[in-house]
Amino acid sequence: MTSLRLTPPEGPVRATIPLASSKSESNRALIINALTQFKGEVQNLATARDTQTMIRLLASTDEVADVLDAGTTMRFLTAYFAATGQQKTLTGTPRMCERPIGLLVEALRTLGADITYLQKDGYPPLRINGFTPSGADRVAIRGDVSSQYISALLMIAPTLPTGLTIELTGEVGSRPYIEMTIEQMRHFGASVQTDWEAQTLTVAPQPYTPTTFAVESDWSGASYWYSVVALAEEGSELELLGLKAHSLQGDSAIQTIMRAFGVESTFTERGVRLTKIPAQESLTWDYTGCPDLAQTVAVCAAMTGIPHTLTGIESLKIKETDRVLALQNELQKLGAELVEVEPNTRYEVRPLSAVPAFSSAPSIHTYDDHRMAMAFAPVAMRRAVVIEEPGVVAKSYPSFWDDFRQVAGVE
Ligand SMILES: O=C(O)C1=C[C@@H](OP(=O)(O)O)[C@@H](O)[C@H](O)C1
Ligand SMILES: C=C(OP(=O)(O)O)C(=O)O
Repeated sequence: MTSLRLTPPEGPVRATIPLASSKSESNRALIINALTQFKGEVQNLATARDTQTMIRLLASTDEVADVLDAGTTMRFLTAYFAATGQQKTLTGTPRMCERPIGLLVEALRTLGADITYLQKDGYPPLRINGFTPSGADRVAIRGDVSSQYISALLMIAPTLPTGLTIELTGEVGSRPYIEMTIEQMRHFGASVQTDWEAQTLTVAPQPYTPTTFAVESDWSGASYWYSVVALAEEGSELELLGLKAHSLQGDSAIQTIMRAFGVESTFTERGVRLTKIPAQESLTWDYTGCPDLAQTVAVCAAMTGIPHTLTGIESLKIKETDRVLALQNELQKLGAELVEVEPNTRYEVRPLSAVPAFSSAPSIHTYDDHRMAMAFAPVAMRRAVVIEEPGVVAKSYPSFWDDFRQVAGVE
């Protein structure tokens, strides 16, 4: 499947979308459950490739663990294999080997892990050669590169002889993901104290208690359906299954963001119903806590013409691709641009002053990034669009195109 042509529906859309389970919650639950010697149970695990890879690697006795392009799998397993004293080589796709891991490795070394780099300092592939507790009960780590390092350290902390205090330095990005980790740890009986003002997290040395954890549907995946409703005709309505009003996922912020684009959320017994309401005139949003929503909303802003200012998107440059650059390239095909109005801090989605002649259906390059494919799919509510390499969605939402067939033509 090298590309898919998506075509607009005739009239309003009405559908029930099963959604995918959260890979973030799944991958945390799997690591924590592994630290109970697999005595608990994780229900509703994600079908996401990132989660299936985690399941496979946790069960494997091979020395080489290939995480493919899964960031959480790489970061969480590095800490898990180190803390459980395993001899492993961790590697991934060429892009994974460009995504930094040095801050996590440094912290793990402070705690007693023997880890060496096999190619470039600070980046996968890595060799983990075991763990001799150093006696350190405190580490300091920058909070502004990836929260996944902090989640990885937190999850192994209850198994350390002295527990662990983590001091976060500088700005803290993706904080809701750290809070998700802490909530899931507490669910499995861990004692975690947070002082967000002092940016200090303290975990007691206390084994996890095996229990059952049920994974919620994925709010990041839900965001594409919000964009579908924002761009669909009056009278359109979708029900998204398996979402909860009290979510552990920071990407549930999409409910607030999308009110600006004319989408109302109402919780039902089985999820959330999306209906259309009048849109607002503009939106400024700080994505520091929900970086995975930025692409969805940038495309929606480009298509609705609602002026949108984005801040807090620096971390997008070190994800599956440089997402800022990818958006800048591809939004142009929709007659819009993503302008850096203040270096590295503030961006605006604006209509292009000179709109190029459109092809009948712009062809969107997806850069090995599932979120590029899914963020641009809702364009099909308004005009035909081609999505290149649509199989990329498998990373987080393998059934995305099956669900999308309910709202648009998919060929
Ligand atoms: O912990 C997690 O599950 C994630 C944290 C975020 O990454 P960063 O902490 O690197 O921003 C997010 O972008 C990623 O999709 C999933
Ligand atoms: C950034 C993402 O994932 P990861 O960092 O886990 O590869 C994502 O799913 O958008």
